[in-house]
Amino acid sequence: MTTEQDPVKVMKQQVGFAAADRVKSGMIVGLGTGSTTAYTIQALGDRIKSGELKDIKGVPTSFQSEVLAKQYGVPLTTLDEIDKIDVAIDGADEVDPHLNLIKGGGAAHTREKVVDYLATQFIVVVDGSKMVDKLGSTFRVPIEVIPMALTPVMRAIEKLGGKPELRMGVKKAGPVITDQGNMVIDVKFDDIANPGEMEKSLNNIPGVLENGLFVDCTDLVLVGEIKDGKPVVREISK
Ligand SMILES: O=C(CO)[C@H](O)[C@H](O)COP(=O)(O)O
Repeated sequence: MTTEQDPVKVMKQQVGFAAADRVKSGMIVGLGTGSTTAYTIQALGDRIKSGELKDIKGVPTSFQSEVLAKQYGVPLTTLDEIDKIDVAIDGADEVDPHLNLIKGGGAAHTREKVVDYLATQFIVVVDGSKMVDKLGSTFRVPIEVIPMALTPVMRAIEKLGGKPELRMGVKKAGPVITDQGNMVIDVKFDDIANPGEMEKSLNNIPGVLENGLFVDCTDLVLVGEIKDGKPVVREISK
């Protein structure tokens, strides 16, 4: 690693590429969303172009991953055309010691959950900063909400002890709109004592489409770290 390189970018690239190496010819692959899995999609395209990887098909988890797959030449399929996903590779915003996750920093957690939960093997790729002792310590829980239900959903979340905030666009006036045409509320909880229970309670609120707590679904986490100035990949499995 040279001194000019951004260490977080280097770690993301390292794990993104390492995950792509685990894909074998003939596999159906869930293509995650975000800056880390962008490297995975790029590497899959490179392996296809070199002839090393044959007959793979990707299932995108967002408009972003679909565009990247097309750009890098990764053939795509849909859930209507397949009956299994061999491996899904996706990023995360937080990973706890039980390999439970918070996802949805890119507002794609609904489609990500559909694809990642269907996969025979779910691999998570993160840089070291995403590892936490407890979910919710650095990142809020994203919740996709049908627009007409925004106010009652926010009130119901407050009753569960959360502090909800509507996610606003950065380079867009107004709220972030998901690939499904919905809005996202980011919720700060002081203590997520039981992520599994919280995941269910949030999804029980009428108007909530999906929340970003991913519980008991991860098979393997690849963590990018810098050791003695060099990028390394640490593997954590259940
Ligand atoms: O959940 C996600 C998108 O909804 C991303 O996977 C998560 O935000 C991590 O992104 P990045 O790899 O850019 O850090």
